[in-house]
Parts: sequence; structure tokens; C-alpha cells
Amino acid sequence: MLETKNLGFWYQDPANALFMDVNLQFEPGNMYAILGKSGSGKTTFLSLISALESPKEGAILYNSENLDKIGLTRFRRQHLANVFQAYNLLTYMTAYQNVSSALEISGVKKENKRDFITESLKSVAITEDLHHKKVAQLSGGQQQRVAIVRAMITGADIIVADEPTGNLDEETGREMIALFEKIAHEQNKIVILVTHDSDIAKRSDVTYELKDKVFHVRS
Ligand SMILES: Nc1ncnc2c1ncn2[C@@H]1O[C@H](COP(=O)(O)OP(=O)(O)OP(=O)(O)O)[C@@H](O)[C@H]1O
Repeated sequence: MLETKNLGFWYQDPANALFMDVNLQFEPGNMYAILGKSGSGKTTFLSLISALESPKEGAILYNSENLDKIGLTRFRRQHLANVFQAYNLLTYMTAYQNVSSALEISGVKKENKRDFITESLKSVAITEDLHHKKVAQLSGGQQQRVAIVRAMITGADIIVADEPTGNLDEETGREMIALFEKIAHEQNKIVILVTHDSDIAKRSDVTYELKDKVFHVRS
């Protein structure tokens, strides 16, 4: 479980803290949505639980251990995968090569790497005719799916994404949400999505809304 304990954060001035005393829990098997007005601090919160920023107050624990103690780099490499808004793909490489490089970077060993990559791409509806196309030639939704495969195959138990449906049409956005849901429910991962998309909030298991510096649980 990932949890925050009395977490507080500000950039320059403590008097202008984005949030204080945040105590939230994120459990495997659930998809979480984080909502809030533009500028409220959602992306900042995601940076904190992704160990890209350090708390100004309080702590973030993973399986009861402080991230500082686990080591921020180690936590990021072993436990967390980030699906960035810009998809974080190597655009000059093919879909297949992108997944292959993610395996190499994360140090995950697979006996039959070729089959594993092919099946992983097929599992998110990237058909075989697309596997050897450069990702720059794929549609936004297809690129997003390749980015999700990259996140899935690293073996990370926590998948985070900032506005994963932001650049997609409604139908592709819905497919993406279904995919994240599947990762949470079938692979027992913690999925945390920052979003303005009310469809994601409806489909998520738990929604936290950041309002007036406080996270509210929305049912
Ligand atoms: N590196 C930084 N240094 C100083 N202030 C920052 C920095 N990054 C963000 N901010 C400020 O912190 C506040 C929260 O920003 P953040 O990006 O977390 O909000 P958000 O809720 O994700 O917004 P949006 O929905 O528009 O993406 C904003 O007022 C922003 O200008």
C-alpha cells in the first residue's frame, strides 16, 4: 500500500501551501482518480508520490517504509511507472523497440522476449501490422497504448498518469480508462490518474478531490 502521512507541500512560501496534513491511502487492485481545479496542485501531488519532489512536511510510505528510506531512485525504478502526458516514447523507434527498450532499462528478463513483447502489444489492441512502425506514425491513442505497455511490463506495482485522456477523442479515452481499470483489477496494481475527465472519476474505485488545500473523498 502507498500512503501519505500528514503530507504538506509548498513551492516557495509555507503560507501558500498547496495542501497540508494529507492522509491518503492507495491500495493494490484499485484505480484512483485525483480531481481538482486547474492549479490546485494535482500534478505536484503526483510528483510527490512519484518521488520526483520531496515532502515539505510529513511523509510518503510504501508498504510502511518511508520513500526516503527505500531510496527515491530505487523506488522509482522498482515500484513505479509513469505514463507521461507526452507518452514518453522514443519516436524514432518502432512500437516493438519502445517496449523492448523499456524491458532493458528496467532490467526485466524474459525467456522469450520476442513473444512476450508481441503478446503485450496485442493485449492493448496494437495489431501486429503496427508493431514495426515508428511510433511517430501511430495515432495518439495507439501511442498512448504503447506507453501503457511500457509502464505495464516493467513489473511496477504502481502506475501513475497525468491526464491520460487529455489529448484523446471520447471513444479512445474510454478505451484507455478500460485499460487502466484492467491493469488495476486484473494485475492487482495501484493505478493513480490525475484528471479533469468526469468519466474517469465515475469509473474509478476511489476519487479524491483536491479543493481548498484538502483532499476530499468523493463517492
Ligand atoms: N516548479 C514550480 N515552482 C513554483 N510553482 C510551481 C511549480 N510547479 C507548479 N507550480 C505552481 O503550483 C500550483 C499547482 O500546480 P500543479 O501543476 O500541481 O496544478 P494542477 O492542479 O496539476 O493544474 P492543471 O490541472 O492546470 O494541470 C500552480 O499555481 C503552479 O503555478
